[in-house]
Amino acid sequence: MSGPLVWAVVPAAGQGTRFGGEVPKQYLHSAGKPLIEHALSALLAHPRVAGAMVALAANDARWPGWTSLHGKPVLCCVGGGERADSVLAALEALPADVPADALVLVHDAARPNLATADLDRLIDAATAHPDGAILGAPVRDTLKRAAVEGTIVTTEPRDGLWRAFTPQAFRRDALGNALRAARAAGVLVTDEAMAMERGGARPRLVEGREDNLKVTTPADLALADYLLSHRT
Ligand SMILES: Nc1ccn([C@@H]2O[C@H](COP(=O)(O)OP(=O)(O)OP(=O)(O)O)[C@@H](O)[C@H]2O)c(=O)n1
Ligand SMILES: C[C@](O)(CO)[C@H](O)COP(=O)(O)O
Repeated sequence: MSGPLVWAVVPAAGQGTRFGGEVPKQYLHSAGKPLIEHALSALLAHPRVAGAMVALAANDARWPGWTSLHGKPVLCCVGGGERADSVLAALEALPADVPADALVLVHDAARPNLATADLDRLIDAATAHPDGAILGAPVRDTLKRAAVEGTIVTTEPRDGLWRAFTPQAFRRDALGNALRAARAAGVLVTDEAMAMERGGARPRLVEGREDNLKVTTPADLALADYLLSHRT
């Protein structure tokens, strides 16, 4: 297997406010395992992925304490107030022997249904493209801009629009520098590509499966239950 060393970074320090309930959603079970375990396993089962760094909430008492999965190291650190802070904390906590040009795959703990074939194509694209790559899918619905009272203000043009998924794959130091620059500028980035774009990068879009869903609400968990128990 040629190409750069590959490590996963998994932001898992969220509280699941939109989901509700007492248990942060990354620890809710689906098809017999917590969402975070599905996400980590999908990453670490891939032969190119060498290990994972997981960003946890400071008071996380539910972390199972894994130190390895699929025979690979699982490390953890304390995340931050925003997802971007957690990603940067994990990047900065990676072992010193993970080189600057290592490929880092940032993947939400709340996305349990990552397909191996998508991961293959993402790693290949990010290895070949210096600005990195992300999984996503073209928008296929008509998009409406809503007024606060829930009426339609206008229809937004959708040509060329994509939904960004994770993993998002970038070289370790380039991503760390981009996230630190966004933080210094007071810009809250909602994904890693946004930070890279700010610095002029044009990451590759890799079309992935639409069932690589992020569990945000209880309805998403019901869909994840079905998908994970009927995986092909
Ligand atoms: N400060 C934060 C916020 C989010 N995340 C992680 O980033 C991923 C995507 O975030 P999201 O779906 O928004 O999760 P929450 O922040 O938990 O959800 P909410 O916004 O509804 O509270 C999740 O795996 C979440 O655990 C994180 O590591 N650190
Ligand atoms: C990173 C992400 O999953 C790409 O779509 C998304 O931006 C996370 O958003 P969230 O509100 O932090 O869940």
